[in-house]
Amino acid sequence: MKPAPFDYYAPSDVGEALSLLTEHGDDAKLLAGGQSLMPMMNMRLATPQVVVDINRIAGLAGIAQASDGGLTIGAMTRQRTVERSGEVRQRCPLLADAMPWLGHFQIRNRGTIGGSVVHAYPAAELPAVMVALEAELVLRSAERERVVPADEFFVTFLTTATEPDELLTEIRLPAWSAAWGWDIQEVSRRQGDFAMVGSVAMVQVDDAETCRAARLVLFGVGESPVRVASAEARMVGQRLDDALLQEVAEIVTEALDPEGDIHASATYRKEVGGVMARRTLQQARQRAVDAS
Ligand SMILES: Cc1cc2nc3c(=O)[nH]c(=O)nc-3n(C[C@H](O)[C@H](O)[C@H](O)COP(=O)(O)OP(=O)(O)OC[C@H]3O[C@@H](n4cnc5c(N)ncnc54)[C@H](O)[C@@H]3O)c2cc1C
Repeated sequence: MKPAPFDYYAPSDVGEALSLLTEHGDDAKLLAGGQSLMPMMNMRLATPQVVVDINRIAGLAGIAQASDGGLTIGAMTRQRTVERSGEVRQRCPLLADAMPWLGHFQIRNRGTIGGSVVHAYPAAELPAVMVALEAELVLRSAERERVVPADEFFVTFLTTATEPDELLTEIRLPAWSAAWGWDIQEVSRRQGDFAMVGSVAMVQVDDAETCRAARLVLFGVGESPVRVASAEARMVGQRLDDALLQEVAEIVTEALDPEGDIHASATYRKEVGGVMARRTLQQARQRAVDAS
């Protein structure tokens, strides 16, 4: 299919793009990598009257170290650039490990980190990673700039806190502690497909393998990333042995309330969610032990 007719603008600076968003509101859509927007327009699941192409705006892409030791990543940074960045590998290895899971490299060559985050597909990896990292999203409109924590940013299916007149300019990742062990894994039908179920785990342990901090976020099992606070609370202060991780897997299975669809039933997603949580926690524990 072909998209419905639309007006196309290619502003050369952020101010011009924001004026267009202010003028056209809900009728406008920003075009970043186009890897989600264009298929949706072709299928007429999205019918914007105005498309604002932000690819020609300088300054929206780039990866830089922040003054607090964290990372600032421009919204228009291509997914492949993030994947290949030595800075990201060194300062946020979880994000580096997440990138190859996003579709195929052809998609990642065009797709942007900001587009993936704002698109907020429930089975996408980056929203879950942003929640696990406790990232901050910087939104700009013609009137103001605001910073939204990741756990408030992802609202529901394909919906974020981004208003129609706002543009995501950058993502701020807090400084990474070398004490973190981490992992991300998912189950999909074929390599590059969206996840049926996925898990992101981060843990810190002391010398006796007692858990000092834990974060666990599942994706593909709800309308947006699911951080399982009850599982995190069960781990902190306890020795992270296999028996405890099996108990945590059961807590996760119990906590999840996914929908079934043509890819996987709700029961499958609940069961496999627990298994994926356990596997990612085991790998994260190993890395944390190696680091301690
Ligand atoms: C075959 C295929 C397989 C894929 N598999 C995966 C996968 O396994 N995992 C995965 O995570 N993704 C997958 N994707 C999606 C891919 O990662 C997209 O690149 C991503 O979802 C959107 O990024 P984009 O830059 O292409 O955004 P676009 O498609 O251009 O935009 C997506 C949405 O975000 C909005 N938007 C974009 N940038 C901004 C901004 N800076 N500020 C405000 N709003 C903005 C747009 O208006 C639009 O609504 C797949 C895509 C395809 C075609």
